[in-house]
Amino acid sequence: MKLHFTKMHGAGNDFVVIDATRSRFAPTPALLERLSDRRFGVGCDQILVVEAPSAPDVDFDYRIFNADGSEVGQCGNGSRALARFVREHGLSDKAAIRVRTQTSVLELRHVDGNRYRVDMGAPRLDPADVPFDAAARAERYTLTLAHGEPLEIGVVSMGNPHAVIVVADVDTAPVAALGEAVQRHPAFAQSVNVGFLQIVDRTHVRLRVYERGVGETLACGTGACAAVVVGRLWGQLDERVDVQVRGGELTIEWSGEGQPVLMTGPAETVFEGEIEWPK
Ligand SMILES: N[C@H](CCC[C@H](N)C(=O)O)C(=O)O
Repeated sequence: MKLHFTKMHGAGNDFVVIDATRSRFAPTPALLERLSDRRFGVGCDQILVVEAPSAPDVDFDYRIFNADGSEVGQCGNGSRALARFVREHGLSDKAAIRVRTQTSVLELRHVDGNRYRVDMGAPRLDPADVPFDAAARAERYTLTLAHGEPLEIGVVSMGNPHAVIVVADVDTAPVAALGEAVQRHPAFAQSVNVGFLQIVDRTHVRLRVYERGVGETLACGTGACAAVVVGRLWGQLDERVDVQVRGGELTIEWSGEGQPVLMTGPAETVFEGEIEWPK
């Protein structure tokens, strides 16, 4: 059987997108591996599966699988790619579409050119919602790593778990080593995406993210949202922040607790393709 897919990216965070709006698509672990593997398959950070809505309050459902095959509840850059995919494939002519993931309902809209805006919903700050093992909610937590060294972090859920570490310079931050150490910490029962945030000034930051289920990506949309939320909770950022990531730039707006986080950024289609499956 030939499986058709669309290769896309949002600021370098790349995706294989499958249109399952007309027929059910339940990928096996072997197929997810073939789609994500950059040498033996197509290659991507996440696989996005677009489905017909399961309830009338949204236009589409959408499933998200990390490169390691784990299914997750949120993907910021993927949501922008989904908005572009729906437009380009004539699946909706609405100016704004609503989509449901495992954990969230989002509103996506085209801004101009290749830019799309997503209402990511309000951040979830209660540790139990992340999940993160903490006695009580705090703006700052101190994590004790394997060799006893303390690490100050912010913890936020955007519908997926994020730990944010403020660093002096993202270029020299130990992203892989520290990212893996935090992901392995028992306080994060479902692991975590680990953001390394460099605050340039109150409206500009630089960010690198070591993603759960992938490793470091060139951009992480929910990571950018989580980083700005933490930066604002720590009193160091204004309501609208430009976030420079390795693959481009995202703009994040958050007016404060209980309010939605708005993310604006690029989405690109790279090519259409198909693979034989089962091989
Ligand atoms: N790795 C994430 C999912 C993808 C998030 C990222 N690609 C984004 O743009 O938000 C997780 O396991 O929660």
